[in-house]
Amino acid sequence: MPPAANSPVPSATPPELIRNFCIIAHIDHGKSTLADRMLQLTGVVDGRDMRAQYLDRMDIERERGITIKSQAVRLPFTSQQGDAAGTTYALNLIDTPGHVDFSYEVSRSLAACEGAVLLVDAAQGIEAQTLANLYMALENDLTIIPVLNKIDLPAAQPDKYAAELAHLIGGDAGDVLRVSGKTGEGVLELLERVVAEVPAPVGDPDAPARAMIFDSVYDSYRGVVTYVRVIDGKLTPRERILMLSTRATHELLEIGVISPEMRPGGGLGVGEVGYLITGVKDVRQSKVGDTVTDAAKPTTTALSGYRDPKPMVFSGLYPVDGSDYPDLREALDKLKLNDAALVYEPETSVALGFGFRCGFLGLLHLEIVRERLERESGLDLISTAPNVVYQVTMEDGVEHIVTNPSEFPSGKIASVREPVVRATLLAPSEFVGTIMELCQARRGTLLGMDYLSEDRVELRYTMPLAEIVFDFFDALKSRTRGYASLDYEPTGEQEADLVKVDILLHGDPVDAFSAIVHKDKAYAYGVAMAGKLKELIPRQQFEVPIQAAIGARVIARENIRAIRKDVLAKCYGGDITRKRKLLEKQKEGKKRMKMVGRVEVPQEAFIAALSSDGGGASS
Ligand SMILES: Nc1nc2c(ncn2[C@@H]2O[C@H](COP(=O)(O)OP(=O)(O)OP(=O)(O)O)[C@@H](O)[C@H]2O)c(=O)[nH]1
Repeated sequence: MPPAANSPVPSATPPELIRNFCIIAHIDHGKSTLADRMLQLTGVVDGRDMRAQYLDRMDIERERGITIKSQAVRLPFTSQQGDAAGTTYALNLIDTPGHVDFSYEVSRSLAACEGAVLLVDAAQGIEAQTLANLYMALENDLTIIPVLNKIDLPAAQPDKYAAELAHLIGGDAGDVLRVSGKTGEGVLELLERVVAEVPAPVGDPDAPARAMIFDSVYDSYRGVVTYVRVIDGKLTPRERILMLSTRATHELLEIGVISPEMRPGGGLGVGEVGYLITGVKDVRQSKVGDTVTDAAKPTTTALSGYRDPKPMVFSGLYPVDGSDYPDLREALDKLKLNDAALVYEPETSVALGFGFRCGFLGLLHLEIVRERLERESGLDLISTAPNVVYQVTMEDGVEHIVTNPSEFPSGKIASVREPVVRATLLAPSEFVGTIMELCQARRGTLLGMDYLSEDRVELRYTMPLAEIVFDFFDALKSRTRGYASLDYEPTGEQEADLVKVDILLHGDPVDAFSAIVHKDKAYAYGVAMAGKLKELIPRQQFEVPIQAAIGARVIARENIRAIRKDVLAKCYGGDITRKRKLLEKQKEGKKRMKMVGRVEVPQEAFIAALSSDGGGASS
């Protein structure tokens, strides 16, 4: 992103002329399209420059149609209505990521706003993320403007869903605005509603400066670009700022607003939203949720809600070709600059060689990281089945935090705790039975059930995160023909009857296949894994038992029968060069073999076994 040479914006817009708002929606309900239309209608981007989804900067975002990083853009808007007619407002549209993995980022973006446009697809109705986002917006005391989108679609049922929305948030169905992000219909009216209904920000202009970081993005030209919302006081260029969580100070090299590119200015005052640049090179030095203040006259009270990102899901990432390991390390180091939530450390695996144990916010985060590593560095990667974090307490009181099943302690265990989530599922009422069955099979406990309208039901469950990580979303979608939607948030931990199942090849454990599973599911896992490896591992010159075991107790067993592979048998006669060639060829084939004890296994067999059940579910 090159620095924009546009004219500087006037320093500090008075708070009464500012409106800070966001659009919250279920995935694919048209948030980005609507935001694009707003950019265009306020003249921030002209029609010619408009490319689809202007706010989604990363290629992957654009291709996958999802928003990963929130951005903030200032829209100048001159009202034509009532008392406000002729007044120009600064509308700050703060884009929020839509997916559950990034819910902490969503919560910080919401905290930077006073109002939210609750956008619902007029052909789909309310979905699980509509609810999750709405609850979060209400927790932040935001003014909600209910809007139905895509009214141009022939399948739209605006009357039905306006009633559903009104029922959900209270109020009258007639107040639900109807727009089309695609045609632009109703969008100017929506901006008028934002001016009229979203409260202007309030803050103390004379207090020590306090600004909240709601996003930070690494830019290869500029270093880290930090997005802030000023609460009190003012931040000005060239002053020294202090980050309260780390106590680090930096010089404020540049501060300004985005409209639609960076426009440096004379500072940001109460209620304003914009960016700042300090020259730091790593997003960890500019953390989402942190409070920025004036180092010379610092505030003593941090803004509430700061939290370090906490990885919830772990997986091993390995290069398919072992010699790519240094490249993988380099690619991870680079990615880390832009992803404060990514953690990793080197690990080695008998089956897969050298790699990294990585921690992610959730499955989608895992997939995005893996895809970016493969795409941006041209690496071929394999990931082990994702697992959650377990707290193991031994009988002697020693505690272990287990992020890798192969490190699950042996010995006398007093208890194992696993993370649980509160899941919200929405579906047409005909699927209630199917969903209940699925959730029960995944150790879910029903918390409650509500009819949003006569044919739409909301079900609330608590469920172990481990069960969701393991292909729950795919199972849900296939059993409800894609009609159910799911959202979940972590709610703590619970004790559970969990055991580690090891897979042994000729008596030696194969680390990449160890799994922590509920006692009732251990047998099924063991049988499935042993069966799968039997198919994939070639016969050896001796019989190889494949066993699944809990500690010393074997719960499943398969055998790979012995063969005597004599490559020379094919050469009748004494052609020595031919014999040599065959022996060479055999040696070549052995290069990609891994030794597990005495057993030779082609790496491809491990990779195939891991790929075919790699949890991989996301919305
Ligand atoms: N017919 C019609 N299609 C729309 C409208 N708005 C969006 N779409 C389409 O709906 C799909 C999803 O739109 P997006 O704007 O990407 O949705 P989003 O909510 O931003 O999606 P995420 O960023 O993934 O959460 C795209 O194929 C759009 O072209 C509309 O008003 N009418």
